[in-house]
Amino acid sequence: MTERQSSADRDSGIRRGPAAAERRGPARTGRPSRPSRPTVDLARKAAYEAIAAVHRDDAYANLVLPAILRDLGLHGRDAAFATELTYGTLRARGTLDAIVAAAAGREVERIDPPTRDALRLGAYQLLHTRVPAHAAVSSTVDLVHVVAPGATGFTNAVLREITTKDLDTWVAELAPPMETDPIGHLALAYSHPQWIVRSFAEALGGDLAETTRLLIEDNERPPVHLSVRPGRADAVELADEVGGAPGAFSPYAVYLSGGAPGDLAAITDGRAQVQDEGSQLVATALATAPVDGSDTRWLDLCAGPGGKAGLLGSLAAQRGATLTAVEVAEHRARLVSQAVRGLPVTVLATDGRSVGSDPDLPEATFDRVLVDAPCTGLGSLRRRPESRWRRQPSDLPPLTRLQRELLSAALRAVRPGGVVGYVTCSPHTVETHVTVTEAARRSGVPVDFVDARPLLPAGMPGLGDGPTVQLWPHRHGTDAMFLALLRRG
Ligand SMILES: C[S@@+](CC[C@H](N)C(=O)[O-])C[C@H]1O[C@@H](n2cnc3c(N)ncnc32)[C@H](O)[C@@H]1O
Repeated sequence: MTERQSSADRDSGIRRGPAAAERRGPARTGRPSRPSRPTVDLARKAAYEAIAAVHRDDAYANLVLPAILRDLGLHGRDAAFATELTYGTLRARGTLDAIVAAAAGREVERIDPPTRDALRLGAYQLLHTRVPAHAAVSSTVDLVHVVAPGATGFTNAVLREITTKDLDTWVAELAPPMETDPIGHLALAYSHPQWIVRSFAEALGGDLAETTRLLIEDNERPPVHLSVRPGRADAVELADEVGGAPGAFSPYAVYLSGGAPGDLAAITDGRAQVQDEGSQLVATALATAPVDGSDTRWLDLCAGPGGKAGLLGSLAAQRGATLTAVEVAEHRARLVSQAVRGLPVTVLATDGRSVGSDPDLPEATFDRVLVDAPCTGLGSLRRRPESRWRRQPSDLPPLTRLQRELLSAALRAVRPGGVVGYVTCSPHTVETHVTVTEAARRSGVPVDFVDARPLLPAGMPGLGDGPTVQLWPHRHGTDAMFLALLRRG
């Protein structure tokens, strides 16, 4: 593949990265360029490669894209453009596929994968960006010339058909009517699978206007949230240091406006970590819930990679408590060990369900227990652009079984008068209310719900009727974390 500054780059104001300039051999040597040879600009090449890797290799965009950008020497505005194209195309895939299928006159499954991904990328530029139509079409045809040489005519025809209508017109034409099929309509219009839209609507009490606001928020790129380590840094000072803003709710939160958080001194020297504000709030609520009697032995039963263990460990250090952090996956247990270095935390690479049989996890012992359960992650779709298309309803039964078993283990581990926090990064009611009710009913341990709302910052809106709390991206700017607090009688 050769690279040049495409007309799309000029039209969209994207400048060449230095690596691209270096590769422009013919111009530097004065040799005539070969106009017939297909050329692909680097930002689109990066986006295409990332999208193809996600679909072909089950790669994660947030892991694969930085490596591709590095390989291609892209940074600054080029890297930002490539990132927008990659994340945007992956998020919008549902809507784009419906439009591509209509324009092509065939299901997208019947288009070969390289052409299909290139068409998605081209359609995204046409319908969701200000890249001029001629530039979006010509750059995509150039790309297809390289990745699927026989399909340039087809690509040109499909994209030209797409240019005949704007996004709203396509959606009005292709989505089922809101009046008769609201879930189908919202799914197509806002690019989510129907089963996920249905689960959001149910968790929001059937309020379709609010469901729509949530879907819109899921399609935005969220700011990076940092959490300062209590005792090691202060959120207002860190916000100053990194050019961010203190969080709206968590006393430990800092919102970053851009940049790579991994490069920040505060992260590398252990004063702060990347952590959604919702995670900070639920961990802090567990740490501040009233318990009767002693308060020195804390347990995190699903700790990897160590975000909440890092925050809880810092709070435990300030309060003379210790934390046992359990993680079944060895490599994730190692990440926990790194995250809690210097804190009064013991990491156990074992199954959290072994409470009672593992001598390090005795029954009726711990004052505070966190179950941050493995879940579908439907509450953080905005942070993982491809995950909405990967998750399936069939993921739910094995996950909810595991959630119930882990929560039962937590209820065995907590001592009478102590408190268990059950947390998911999913608002799906089967993973939240159903799991909690079922586990509490079957555990054989007497438990009462603790109202979680007063344990969140005063004045926080939209916390519902209690006793559990469901946070929302569109209400709170956090991931959709769920928290139930249970006190053992
Ligand atoms: C939602 S993540 C926890 C996130 C973590 N608390 C944090 O804040 O960084 C759930 C974790 O539970 C782990 N897990 C799954 N099954 C487990 C089990 N039976 N016992 C212990 N950990 C388990 C998964 O490997 C995963 O790391």
